[in-house]
Formats: sequence, C-alpha cells, structure tokens
Amino acid sequence: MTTNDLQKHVSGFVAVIGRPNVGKSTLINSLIGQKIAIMSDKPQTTRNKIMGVLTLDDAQILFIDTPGIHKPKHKLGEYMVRAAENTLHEVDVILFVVDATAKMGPGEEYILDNLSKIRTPVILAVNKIDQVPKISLLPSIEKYTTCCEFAAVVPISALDHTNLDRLIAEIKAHLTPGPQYYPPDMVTDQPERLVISELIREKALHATREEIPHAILVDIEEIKTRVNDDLYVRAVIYVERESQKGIVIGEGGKLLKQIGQAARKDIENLLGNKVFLDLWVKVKKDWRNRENILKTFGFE
Ligand SMILES: Nc1nc2c(ncn2[C@@H]2O[C@H](COP(=O)(O)OP(=O)(O)OP(=O)(O)O)[C@@H](O)[C@H]2O)c(=O)[nH]1
Repeated sequence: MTTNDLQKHVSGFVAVIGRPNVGKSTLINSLIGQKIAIMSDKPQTTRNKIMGVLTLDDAQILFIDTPGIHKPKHKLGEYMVRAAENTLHEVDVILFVVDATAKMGPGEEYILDNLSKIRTPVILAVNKIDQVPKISLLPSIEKYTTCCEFAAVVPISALDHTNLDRLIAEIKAHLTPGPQYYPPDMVTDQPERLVISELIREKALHATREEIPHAILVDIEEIKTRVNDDLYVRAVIYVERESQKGIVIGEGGKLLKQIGQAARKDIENLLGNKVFLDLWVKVKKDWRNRENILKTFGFE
C-alpha cells in the first residue's frame, strides 16, 4: 500500500445488534464469505463475541457480533446485555438488524430505548426482504423511522446477498481514515478455541433440536499439534442436568458421534488441518447462574 492509498484507507468497528434470529450471523457470514459465526434455527445461540474482518481495497471493517440484546433473565443474560452495551459506546457504527417478516415488538423497543442513550451512528438493516412483498416493506420500515433517527436505512437479504454493497457503502461513509488492523487473509481474531467451541456448540444444538434449548456450554480443554500438523482437540460439552447428558450422548453414543463428526469436518475446513476430536459430555448443575463459572469460560 502506498502513502497515498493509506490516506484514503478507512477502517473501523461495527457492532451488529438485533433481536435473536433476525439474521445477524447470516449477514456477517455473507459479508465475509466464510463460516465464522455460529448459525442455528434457534434464537440466542450467539453467546460469544465473534469478530469478522472484511478487508476491501480501500477499507477494513471489523464486525463485532454482539450477543442478542434482550432483557436479562439470568446471569448469563445480564453478562450478554452488559457486554453488548459497553461495546456500543466504543464502536464507529452500530448496525441494527431487524426482520422484515416480523412486526416491530418489545425486543426492538428495548433495543431502540438503549440506542437512544448512545451517540454512535446507527444504520438500520431491514433483513429478509426476499420474504416480503415490496408493497408491505415501506410501512414496516416507517414504524422504525418515525420513532428513531437512523444514519441510513438499507433493506437487505443476507441470504440472497441483496443490497449488501449498499450496506457496505453506508458503513464506509461513517468510518474515518485508518490503517489495516489485520492482514487481508485474516477473517477472525478469535482464538482458535473459541471458534472450535462455537462450532461444536452449533452441532450439538442442531443435533438435539428442541430438547436442550440453551443449556449447552462447550469448553475446549486442550489443543495440541501433533506430527504433520494434525490437531488433537479435547472438548467437553457441559449440560445442566443428568437427563440432558443422555440426550446429547444418544442411544449407544450415536448422537455424540454424529455431533463430533460434523464438528470435526467444519473445524478441518476452517483450519485446514486434520483434526482428532476427543469429545466428552459432563453435567454442571445450573451453570447459567454462577458467576465464577462464567469467568472460567472467559465471560469477564
Ligand atoms: N429468508 C431469509 N432468511 C434469512 C435471512 N437471513 C437470515 N435468515 C434465516 O434466519 C434464521 C436466523 O439467522 P441467524 O443468522 O442465525 O440469526 P441471528 O440474528 O444471528 O440469531 P442469533 O445468533 O440467535 O442472535 C436462519 O434460519 C437464517 O437462515 C434472509 O435474508 N432471508
């Protein structure tokens, strides 16, 4: 990059917020083009902040995928809300993602109320427009624009990649000249173990469907590089009750094996190494309400 290019180069942080299930992970994945954030059909699965880095010729955008803001129900919920709110003060732009197929509800009102206390510019991304007729789009957008001021409003489909260029342009307009923080080939600054635990969690949630809503926590106990750069990973899936342990393991260990195989494939794709995944299931009663356990897993 020449000095002249550097002067034109902008960079900054963007917090992606929105009610669970509006499509934040899908959007980040579509923008960055690589699977880094957890995806699930169930709400509130994004528990850790996963950062994706979009490197363009003239800009570098660092996305922070904040955990879904919602009213705290337990300690983990409180952590998520606090972390998200702190982040919002520090970023250059807030990307508020809403679902065009759903009415504006208490979840959005709660977020809007929080946003009104923050001076960071907010871009409203109205997602899933592939699912709604054009005629009903405007009235639903107006619900938001009449009550709040946005730096921009961009209707998008994260799934179909519709209007994502415009979204990027709007984001770029709010960034200031700055350096490339990360090398261009870097898509996430998360430690390997966080990404690996997210992938395992995603597979476990997917495999157990409705039976274990959010009672799963994954801890990576060990990562070791073996000969030929093969990776050995020992991970524990923590559940809250003995009965849930049985569900995750499945008959004759069938389900756990399935979770392990699916996760291993994704980890190998992501890291480009052959992986040996040593997967365990353990019970830790009521982990959601224990602050020290949260700390152990890196939730400061
Ligand atoms: N039709 C349609 N579906 C979408 C679009 N974007 C996301 N989805 C779907 O919406 C569901 C939720 O998407 P996610 O990306 O997991 O949502 P999220 O906001 O990250 O959810 P949390 O992590 O729980 O906060 C998934 O089934 C996606 O496939 C879109 O543009 N169009």
